Amino acid sequence: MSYNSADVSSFKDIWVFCEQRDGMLMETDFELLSEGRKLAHERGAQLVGLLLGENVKGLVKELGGYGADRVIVCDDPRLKIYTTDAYTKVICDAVMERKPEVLLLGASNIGRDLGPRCAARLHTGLTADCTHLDIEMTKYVEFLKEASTLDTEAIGFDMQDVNLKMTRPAFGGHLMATIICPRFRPCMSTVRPGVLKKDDFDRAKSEACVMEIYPVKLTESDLKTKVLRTVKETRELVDLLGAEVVVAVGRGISKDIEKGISLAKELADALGGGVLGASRAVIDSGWLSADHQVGQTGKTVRSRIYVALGISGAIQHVSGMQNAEHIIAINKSETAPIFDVATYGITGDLFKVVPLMIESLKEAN
Ligand SMILES: Cc1cc2nc3c(=O)[nH]c(=O)nc-3n(C[C@H](O)[C@H](O)[C@H](O)COP(=O)(O)OP(=O)(O)OC[C@H]3O[C@@H](n4cnc5c(N)ncnc54)[C@H](O)[C@@H]3O)c2cc1C
Repeated sequence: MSYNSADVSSFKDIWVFCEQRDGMLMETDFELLSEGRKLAHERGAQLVGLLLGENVKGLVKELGGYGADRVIVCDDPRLKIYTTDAYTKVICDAVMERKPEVLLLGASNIGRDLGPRCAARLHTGLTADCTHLDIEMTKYVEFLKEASTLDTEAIGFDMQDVNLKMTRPAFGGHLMATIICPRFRPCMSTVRPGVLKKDDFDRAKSEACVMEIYPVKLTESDLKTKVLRTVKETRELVDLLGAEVVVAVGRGISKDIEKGISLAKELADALGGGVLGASRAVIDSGWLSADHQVGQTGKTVRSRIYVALGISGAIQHVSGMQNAEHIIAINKSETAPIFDVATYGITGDLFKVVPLMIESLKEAN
Protein backbone atom coordinates (compact mmCIF):
# COMPACT_ATOMS: atom_id res chain seq x y z
CA MET A 1 0.00 0.00 0.00
CA SER A 2 1.47 3.36 -0.98
CA TYR A 3 0.83 6.15 1.46
CA ASN A 4 2.25 9.63 1.18
CA SER A 5 0.57 12.28 3.30
CA ALA A 6 2.06 15.01 1.09
CA ASP A 7 0.27 13.71 -2.00
CA VAL A 8 -2.79 15.78 -1.12
CA SER A 9 -4.65 15.19 -4.39
CA SER A 10 -5.05 11.46 -3.64
CA PHE A 11 -7.18 12.07 -0.52
CA LYS A 12 -10.95 12.46 -0.45
CA ASP A 13 -14.01 12.16 1.82
CA ILE A 14 -14.71 13.42 5.32
CA TRP A 15 -14.27 10.91 8.14
CA VAL A 16 -15.54 11.08 11.69
CA PHE A 17 -14.15 8.81 14.40
CA CYS A 18 -17.31 7.63 16.19
CA GLU A 19 -16.52 6.93 19.81
CA GLN A 20 -18.52 4.37 21.74
CA ARG A 21 -18.19 3.20 25.30
CA ASP A 22 -19.89 0.01 26.46
CA GLY A 23 -21.78 -0.04 23.18
CA MET A 24 -23.17 3.48 23.67
CA LEU A 25 -22.36 6.23 21.18
CA MET A 26 -21.26 9.63 22.47
CA GLU A 27 -23.22 12.85 21.86
CA THR A 28 -20.06 14.25 20.25
CA ASP A 29 -20.37 11.65 17.47
CA PHE A 30 -23.70 13.17 16.43
CA GLU A 31 -22.36 16.73 16.67
CA LEU A 32 -19.34 15.86 14.51
CA LEU A 33 -21.45 14.00 11.94
CA SER A 34 -23.88 16.93 11.69
CA GLU A 35 -21.00 19.33 11.05
CA GLY A 36 -19.22 16.79 8.83
CA ARG A 37 -22.38 16.58 6.70
CA LYS A 38 -22.06 20.29 5.85
CA LEU A 39 -18.35 19.96 5.06
CA ALA A 40 -18.98 16.89 2.88
CA HIS A 41 -21.71 18.76 1.02
CA GLU A 42 -19.40 21.70 0.30
CA ARG A 43 -16.63 19.38 -0.86
CA GLY A 44 -18.91 17.11 -2.88
CA ALA A 45 -17.51 14.26 -0.79
CA GLN A 46 -18.91 11.36 1.22
CA LEU A 47 -19.32 11.52 4.97
CA VAL A 48 -17.93 8.36 6.54
CA GLY A 49 -18.14 7.22 10.16
CA LEU A 50 -15.32 5.10 11.56
CA LEU A 51 -16.56 2.83 14.33
CA LEU A 52 -14.33 0.59 16.43
CA GLY A 53 -15.43 -1.89 19.08
CA GLU A 54 -16.87 -5.35 19.63
CA ASN A 55 -20.41 -6.18 18.44
CA VAL A 56 -21.03 -2.59 17.40
CA LYS A 57 -22.72 -3.16 14.03
CA GLY A 58 -26.08 -2.33 15.59
CA LEU A 59 -24.96 1.29 16.03
CA VAL A 60 -24.50 1.98 12.33
CA LYS A 61 -28.07 3.09 11.56
CA GLU A 62 -27.99 5.57 14.43
CA LEU A 63 -24.88 7.18 12.94
CA GLY A 64 -26.60 7.24 9.55
CA GLY A 65 -29.50 9.17 11.06
CA TYR A 66 -27.11 12.00 11.89
CA GLY A 67 -25.66 12.18 8.38
CA ALA A 68 -23.13 9.38 7.74
CA ASP A 69 -23.39 8.08 4.16
CA ARG A 70 -21.29 5.10 5.12
CA VAL A 71 -19.89 3.60 8.31
CA ILE A 72 -16.68 1.60 8.34
CA VAL A 73 -16.94 -0.93 11.16
CA CYS A 74 -13.83 -2.43 12.75
CA ASP A 75 -15.26 -5.19 14.92
CA ASP A 76 -12.87 -7.15 17.11
CA PRO A 77 -12.82 -8.32 20.77
CA ARG A 78 -9.50 -6.51 21.21
CA LEU A 79 -11.27 -3.22 20.42
CA LYS A 80 -14.01 -3.71 23.05
CA ILE A 81 -12.20 -1.49 25.54
CA TYR A 82 -10.20 1.47 24.33
CA THR A 83 -6.43 1.12 24.29
CA THR A 84 -4.18 3.63 22.58
CA ASP A 85 -2.07 1.02 20.74
CA ALA A 86 -4.90 -1.02 19.26
CA TYR A 87 -7.08 1.92 18.22
CA THR A 88 -4.14 3.84 16.74
CA LYS A 89 -3.04 0.83 14.70
CA VAL A 90 -6.50 0.08 13.30
CA ILE A 91 -7.35 3.72 12.51
CA CYS A 92 -3.98 4.36 10.83
CA ASP A 93 -4.32 1.17 8.75
CA ALA A 94 -7.74 2.29 7.50
CA VAL A 95 -6.62 5.88 6.84
CA MET A 96 -3.47 4.80 4.98
CA GLU A 97 -5.52 2.49 2.79
CA ARG A 98 -8.56 4.70 2.13
CA LYS A 99 -7.00 8.18 2.39
CA PRO A 100 -9.69 10.48 3.77
CA GLU A 101 -9.16 14.20 3.26
CA VAL A 102 -10.42 15.10 6.74
CA LEU A 103 -10.49 13.11 9.97
CA LEU A 104 -12.47 14.55 12.89
CA LEU A 105 -12.43 13.28 16.48
CA GLY A 106 -14.21 14.51 19.61
CA ALA A 107 -11.93 16.23 22.13
CA SER A 108 -12.92 13.67 24.77
CA ASN A 109 -10.29 11.97 26.93
CA ILE A 110 -10.06 9.25 24.28
CA GLY A 111 -9.97 11.65 21.32
CA ARG A 112 -7.29 13.78 22.99
CA ASP A 113 -5.15 10.68 23.46
CA LEU A 114 -5.82 9.11 20.09
CA GLY A 115 -5.70 12.18 17.80
CA PRO A 116 -2.04 13.18 18.30
CA ARG A 117 -0.86 9.53 18.13
CA CYS A 118 -2.60 8.99 14.80
CA ALA A 119 -1.46 12.38 13.42
CA ALA A 120 2.18 11.60 14.24
CA ARG A 121 1.97 8.14 12.68
CA LEU A 122 0.18 9.48 9.60
CA HIS A 123 2.70 12.33 9.16
CA THR A 124 0.11 15.04 9.16
CA GLY A 125 -1.01 17.98 11.28
CA LEU A 126 -3.65 18.09 14.02
CA THR A 127 -5.49 21.08 15.43
CA ALA A 128 -6.60 20.22 18.95
CA ASP A 129 -9.65 21.46 20.84
CA CYS A 130 -11.37 23.24 17.95
CA THR A 131 -14.51 25.26 18.49
CA HIS A 132 -15.36 25.94 14.83
CA LEU A 133 -14.77 24.26 11.45
CA ASP A 134 -15.17 25.67 7.97
CA ILE A 135 -14.00 24.98 4.46
CA GLU A 136 -11.75 27.66 2.99
CA MET A 137 -13.52 28.51 -0.27
CA THR A 138 -11.97 31.94 -0.95
CA LYS A 139 -9.75 30.86 -3.82
CA TYR A 140 -12.56 28.80 -5.31
CA VAL A 141 -14.95 31.75 -5.24
CA GLU A 142 -12.28 33.97 -6.86
CA PHE A 143 -11.84 31.40 -9.64
CA LEU A 144 -15.57 31.10 -10.20
CA LYS A 145 -15.89 34.86 -10.59
CA GLU A 146 -13.50 34.70 -13.52
CA ALA A 147 -14.75 31.43 -15.00
CA SER A 148 -17.68 30.71 -17.27
CA THR A 149 -18.05 27.09 -16.17
CA LEU A 150 -18.34 25.13 -12.94
CA ASP A 151 -15.96 22.51 -14.30
CA THR A 152 -12.94 23.00 -12.04
CA GLU A 153 -10.68 20.97 -14.32
CA ALA A 154 -11.60 23.09 -17.32
CA ILE A 155 -10.72 26.29 -15.46
CA GLY A 156 -7.52 24.76 -14.17
CA PHE A 157 -8.54 25.07 -10.54
CA ASP A 158 -6.96 22.67 -8.11
CA MET A 159 -9.60 21.71 -5.52
CA GLN A 160 -6.75 20.87 -3.17
CA ASP A 161 -6.32 24.62 -2.69
CA VAL A 162 -9.50 24.32 -0.66
CA ASN A 163 -8.57 23.81 2.97
CA LEU A 164 -10.29 22.95 6.19
CA LYS A 165 -10.21 25.99 8.46
CA MET A 166 -9.93 24.87 12.07
CA THR A 167 -10.55 27.49 14.73
CA ARG A 168 -9.53 27.21 18.38
CA PRO A 169 -8.83 29.53 21.30
CA ALA A 170 -5.18 30.57 21.65
CA PHE A 171 -3.10 32.54 24.14
CA GLY A 172 -5.21 31.54 27.11
CA GLY A 173 -8.43 32.16 25.19
CA HIS A 174 -7.68 35.82 24.47
CA LEU A 175 -7.80 35.30 20.72
CA MET A 176 -9.17 32.77 18.28
CA ALA A 177 -6.64 31.20 15.91
CA THR A 178 -7.74 29.76 12.56
CA ILE A 179 -5.37 27.05 11.40
CA ILE A 180 -5.04 25.23 8.06
CA CYS A 181 -3.03 22.18 7.10
CA PRO A 182 -2.31 22.88 3.41
CA ARG A 183 0.56 20.49 2.66
CA PHE A 184 -0.53 17.24 4.28
CA ARG A 185 -3.61 15.04 4.48
CA PRO A 186 -5.73 14.08 6.24
CA CYS A 187 -6.53 17.42 7.91
CA MET A 188 -7.05 16.28 11.51
CA SER A 189 -8.93 18.01 14.24
CA THR A 190 -10.28 17.24 17.69
CA VAL A 191 -13.43 19.21 18.45
CA ARG A 192 -14.72 20.19 21.88
CA PRO A 193 -17.89 18.36 22.93
CA GLY A 194 -20.95 20.59 23.02
CA VAL A 195 -19.75 23.39 20.71
CA LEU A 196 -21.17 22.06 17.43
CA LYS A 197 -24.92 21.79 16.96
CA LYS A 198 -26.30 18.33 16.33
CA ASP A 199 -28.99 17.96 13.64
CA ASP A 200 -32.27 16.17 14.24
CA PHE A 201 -32.23 12.41 13.66
CA ASP A 202 -33.32 11.65 10.08
CA ARG A 203 -34.96 8.24 9.61
CA ALA A 204 -34.53 8.24 5.81
CA LYS A 205 -30.80 8.95 6.10
CA SER A 206 -30.53 6.26 8.74
CA GLU A 207 -32.09 3.69 6.39
CA ALA A 208 -29.84 4.76 3.51
CA CYS A 209 -26.59 4.49 5.48
CA VAL A 210 -24.28 1.74 4.22
CA MET A 211 -22.23 -0.48 6.53
CA GLU A 212 -18.79 -1.67 5.49
CA ILE A 213 -16.81 -4.20 7.51
CA TYR A 214 -13.11 -3.42 7.63
CA PRO A 215 -10.77 -6.34 8.31
CA VAL A 216 -8.87 -5.66 11.55
CA LYS A 217 -5.20 -6.60 11.39
CA LEU A 218 -3.79 -6.72 14.91
CA THR A 219 -0.94 -8.87 16.21
CA GLU A 220 0.25 -9.39 19.77
CA SER A 221 3.24 -7.13 19.08
CA ASP A 222 0.86 -4.25 18.23
CA LEU A 223 -0.62 -4.39 21.73
CA LYS A 224 1.65 -3.04 24.41
CA THR A 225 -0.99 -2.60 27.10
CA LYS A 226 -3.71 -4.87 28.42
CA VAL A 227 -6.73 -3.65 30.39
CA LEU A 228 -7.08 -6.03 33.33
CA ARG A 229 -10.14 -4.41 34.88
CA THR A 230 -12.07 -1.19 34.78
CA VAL A 231 -13.02 0.50 38.05
CA LYS A 232 -15.84 2.97 37.69
CA GLU A 233 -15.92 6.01 39.95
CA THR A 234 -18.96 5.63 42.17
CA ARG A 235 -19.41 9.36 42.67
CA GLU A 236 -22.19 10.73 40.50
CA LEU A 237 -20.84 13.23 37.99
CA VAL A 238 -22.90 16.23 36.91
CA ASP A 239 -24.26 16.12 33.38
CA LEU A 240 -23.62 19.67 32.26
CA LEU A 241 -23.61 18.84 28.55
CA GLY A 242 -27.19 17.63 28.40
CA ALA A 243 -28.60 20.04 31.00
CA GLU A 244 -31.57 22.28 30.18
CA VAL A 245 -30.90 24.54 33.15
CA VAL A 246 -27.49 25.34 34.65
CA VAL A 247 -26.95 27.46 37.75
CA ALA A 248 -23.26 28.26 38.07
CA VAL A 249 -21.36 29.78 40.97
CA GLY A 250 -18.18 31.86 40.93
CA ARG A 251 -15.75 33.33 43.41
CA GLY A 252 -18.56 35.69 44.40
CA ILE A 253 -19.78 33.03 46.86
CA SER A 254 -16.54 33.28 48.86
CA LYS A 255 -18.21 35.16 51.76
CA ASP A 256 -20.12 31.97 52.67
CA ILE A 257 -19.22 29.09 50.35
CA GLU A 258 -21.61 26.51 51.78
CA LYS A 259 -24.54 28.91 51.71
CA GLY A 260 -23.66 30.06 48.16
CA ILE A 261 -23.63 26.48 46.88
CA SER A 262 -26.82 25.51 48.65
CA LEU A 263 -28.60 28.63 47.30
CA ALA A 264 -27.46 27.73 43.78
CA LYS A 265 -28.77 24.17 44.20
CA GLU A 266 -32.09 25.45 45.53
CA LEU A 267 -32.42 27.86 42.62
CA ALA A 268 -31.56 25.06 40.16
CA ASP A 269 -34.33 22.92 41.68
CA ALA A 270 -36.82 25.77 41.64
CA LEU A 271 -36.09 26.35 37.93
CA GLY A 272 -36.84 22.69 37.26
CA GLY A 273 -34.18 20.04 37.62
CA GLY A 274 -31.22 22.35 37.02
CA VAL A 275 -27.59 21.31 37.31
CA LEU A 276 -24.85 22.99 39.33
CA GLY A 277 -22.00 24.57 37.34
CA ALA A 278 -18.99 26.63 38.40
CA SER A 279 -16.20 28.89 37.25
CA ARG A 280 -12.63 27.65 37.34
CA ALA A 281 -11.93 29.88 40.36
CA VAL A 282 -14.36 27.69 42.33
CA ILE A 283 -12.73 24.46 41.14
CA ASP A 284 -9.19 25.73 41.77
CA SER A 285 -10.23 26.71 45.29
CA GLY A 286 -11.49 23.16 45.89
CA TRP A 287 -15.07 24.24 46.61
CA LEU A 288 -16.54 21.93 43.92
CA SER A 289 -15.18 19.02 41.86
CA ALA A 290 -13.80 19.55 38.33
CA ASP A 291 -16.82 18.02 36.58
CA HIS A 292 -18.76 21.19 37.46
CA GLN A 293 -16.44 23.50 35.55
CA VAL A 294 -17.82 25.50 32.63
CA GLY A 295 -15.51 27.20 30.15
CA GLN A 296 -12.55 26.79 27.90
CA THR A 297 -10.87 24.16 30.05
CA GLY A 298 -14.17 22.82 31.36
CA LYS A 299 -17.43 21.96 29.62
CA THR A 300 -19.28 23.89 26.92
CA VAL A 301 -22.99 24.15 27.69
CA ARG A 302 -25.93 24.95 25.42
CA SER A 303 -28.62 25.05 28.09
CA ARG A 304 -31.96 26.82 27.78
CA ILE A 305 -31.25 28.79 30.95
CA TYR A 306 -27.82 29.65 32.39
CA VAL A 307 -27.63 31.54 35.67
CA ALA A 308 -24.24 33.01 36.62
CA LEU A 309 -23.95 33.82 40.32
CA GLY A 310 -20.93 35.92 41.32
CA ILE A 311 -19.02 35.14 38.11
CA SER A 312 -17.06 38.02 36.55
CA GLY A 313 -17.35 36.80 32.94
CA ALA A 314 -13.73 36.17 31.95
CA ILE A 315 -13.38 35.20 28.27
CA GLN A 316 -12.37 31.65 29.26
CA HIS A 317 -15.64 31.23 31.17
CA VAL A 318 -17.82 32.95 28.58
CA SER A 319 -16.55 30.71 25.76
CA GLY A 320 -18.19 27.79 27.54
CA MET A 321 -21.66 29.30 28.15
CA GLN A 322 -22.32 32.05 25.60
CA ASN A 323 -24.43 29.70 23.47
CA ALA A 324 -26.99 29.22 26.24
CA GLU A 325 -30.40 30.50 25.15
CA HIS A 326 -31.14 32.77 28.14
CA ILE A 327 -28.32 33.99 30.36
CA ILE A 328 -29.18 35.51 33.74
CA ALA A 329 -26.27 37.17 35.55
CA ILE A 330 -26.20 38.30 39.16
CA ASN A 331 -23.15 40.30 40.15
CA LYS A 332 -22.59 43.04 42.68
CA SER A 333 -20.38 44.98 40.27
CA GLU A 334 -22.31 46.69 37.48
CA THR A 335 -19.18 46.76 35.28
CA ALA A 336 -18.67 42.96 35.40
CA PRO A 337 -18.12 41.69 31.79
CA ILE A 338 -20.66 38.89 32.34
CA PHE A 339 -23.36 41.54 31.77
CA ASP A 340 -22.12 41.94 28.15
CA VAL A 341 -23.38 38.44 27.30
CA ALA A 342 -26.35 38.34 29.68
CA THR A 343 -29.95 38.35 28.49
CA TYR A 344 -31.00 39.60 31.93
CA GLY A 345 -28.65 41.19 34.45
CA ILE A 346 -29.21 41.93 38.14
CA THR A 347 -26.73 44.14 39.96
CA GLY A 348 -26.73 43.08 43.58
CA ASP A 349 -25.49 40.75 46.31
CA LEU A 350 -26.28 37.16 45.30
CA PHE A 351 -26.93 36.24 48.94
CA LYS A 352 -29.83 38.73 48.93
CA VAL A 353 -31.07 38.33 45.35
CA VAL A 354 -31.15 34.53 45.04
CA PRO A 355 -33.45 33.87 48.07
CA LEU A 356 -35.93 36.37 46.57
CA MET A 357 -35.79 34.57 43.21
CA ILE A 358 -36.37 31.19 44.86
CA GLU A 359 -39.31 32.57 46.82
CA SER A 360 -40.98 34.05 43.72
CA LEU A 361 -40.42 30.86 41.72
CA LYS A 362 -41.98 28.78 44.49
CA GLU A 363 -44.95 31.13 44.65
CA ALA A 364 -45.36 31.00 40.87
CA ASN A 365 -45.32 27.19 40.81
C1 LIG B 1 -5.77 28.96 29.98
C2 LIG B 1 -6.89 29.36 30.89
C3 LIG B 1 -8.03 28.59 30.90
C4 LIG B 1 -9.10 28.92 31.72
N1 LIG B 1 -10.23 28.17 31.71
C5 LIG B 1 -11.30 28.55 32.42
C6 LIG B 1 -12.53 27.82 32.38
O1 LIG B 1 -12.66 26.81 31.69
N2 LIG B 1 -13.57 28.28 33.10
C7 LIG B 1 -13.50 29.40 33.89
O2 LIG B 1 -14.49 29.73 34.53
N3 LIG B 1 -12.33 30.07 33.99
C8 LIG B 1 -11.24 29.68 33.28
N4 LIG B 1 -10.07 30.37 33.41
C9 LIG B 1 -9.97 31.40 34.49
C10 LIG B 1 -10.60 32.73 34.11
O3 LIG B 1 -9.65 33.53 33.45
C11 LIG B 1 -11.05 33.48 35.39
O4 LIG B 1 -9.96 33.61 36.25
C12 LIG B 1 -12.19 32.79 36.14
O5 LIG B 1 -13.24 32.48 35.24
C13 LIG B 1 -12.70 33.73 37.22
O6 LIG B 1 -13.69 33.09 37.96
P1 LIG B 1 -14.82 33.94 38.69
O7 LIG B 1 -15.56 34.77 37.70
O8 LIG B 1 -15.58 33.01 39.55
O9 LIG B 1 -13.95 34.86 39.70
P2 LIG B 1 -13.64 36.39 39.68
O10 LIG B 1 -13.09 36.81 38.38
O11 LIG B 1 -12.84 36.67 40.89
O12 LIG B 1 -15.07 37.07 39.81
C14 LIG B 1 -15.87 37.03 40.94
C15 LIG B 1 -17.07 37.92 40.67
O13 LIG B 1 -17.99 37.84 41.74
C16 LIG B 1 -18.56 39.11 41.98
N5 LIG B 1 -19.04 39.08 43.37
C17 LIG B 1 -18.28 39.04 44.50
N6 LIG B 1 -19.10 38.94 45.59
C18 LIG B 1 -20.38 38.91 45.12
C19 LIG B 1 -21.65 38.81 45.74
N7 LIG B 1 -21.78 38.70 47.09
N8 LIG B 1 -22.74 38.83 44.97
C20 LIG B 1 -22.64 38.95 43.60
N9 LIG B 1 -21.45 39.04 42.97
C21 LIG B 1 -20.34 39.01 43.71
C22 LIG B 1 -17.44 40.08 41.70
O14 LIG B 1 -17.95 41.36 41.39
C23 LIG B 1 -16.73 39.40 40.51
O15 LIG B 1 -17.24 39.88 39.28
C24 LIG B 1 -8.99 30.06 32.60
C25 LIG B 1 -7.83 30.82 32.58
C26 LIG B 1 -6.79 30.49 31.75
C27 LIG B 1 -5.56 31.34 31.74
